Amino acid sequence: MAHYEFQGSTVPIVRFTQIGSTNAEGLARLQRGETVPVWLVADIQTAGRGRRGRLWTSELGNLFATLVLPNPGPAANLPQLCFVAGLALRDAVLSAAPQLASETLKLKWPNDLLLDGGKVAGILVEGGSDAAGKPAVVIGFGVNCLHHPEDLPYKATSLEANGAPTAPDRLLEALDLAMAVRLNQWNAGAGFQGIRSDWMRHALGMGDQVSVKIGTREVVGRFENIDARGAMMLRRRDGVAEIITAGDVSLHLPE
Ligand SMILES: O=C(O)CCCC[C@@H]1SC[C@@H]2NC(=O)N[C@@H]21
Repeated sequence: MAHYEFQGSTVPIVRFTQIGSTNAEGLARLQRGETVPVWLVADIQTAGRGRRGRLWTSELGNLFATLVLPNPGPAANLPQLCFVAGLALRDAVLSAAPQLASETLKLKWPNDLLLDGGKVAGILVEGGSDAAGKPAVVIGFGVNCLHHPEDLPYKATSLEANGAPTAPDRLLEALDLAMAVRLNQWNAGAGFQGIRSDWMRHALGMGDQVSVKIGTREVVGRFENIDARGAMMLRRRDGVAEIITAGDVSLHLPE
């Protein structure tokens, strides 16, 4: 059951006590003709979606929020929104939990937020189209405020576990403001250079030798850059540049 409310920002918030997935709901709303941005926020998701078709465990106490953007900008620039969202989420966590040291919060390509080396939040940007067939996106944020899964192949953590207990609503308020600021900076792609350099300043492994697993293949090289489409540029030891656009990438930094 949803109800509407406005919280000072121009973007309305639609709240659900329980829903399958706020991203799926956002894509459905776009198809039904949503024409203005809206936040969809749930206390619990029963079918929370992670990247690459994975389930995102969604228990009460964490933040599950999707920003629906009906007309975000030219289709070619939309992959850049991963970086806009990552930076905004990092800004928002620091604003809502100011006791955290800035350098402990890192962005991991393409769009995880790590806190002291553990994944504290994930972002899922999904492209869709509006009722007229124009490109649109939903940007889903899952933030481990209170809980984090223990049974993952990588380290996960929560704000609570790092001495920064934060209510999901407080974080949403900060995220709403931070997204507005970063979307303005991005300016439908015209401001991507600034977004890219801000993102790289906080990225894990930037300029370092990393090894990246893509399925069964492993590429080792220096993490040099991200390009305008958001691809990762690795310089292999033999001098060849590898452009990594997708896949199940996990970064391994030297110990
Ligand atoms: O795999 C990841 O790292 C991305 C996780 C994204 C989860 C969020 S929770 C809110 C929104 N609704 C979903 O179904 N998924 C995203």
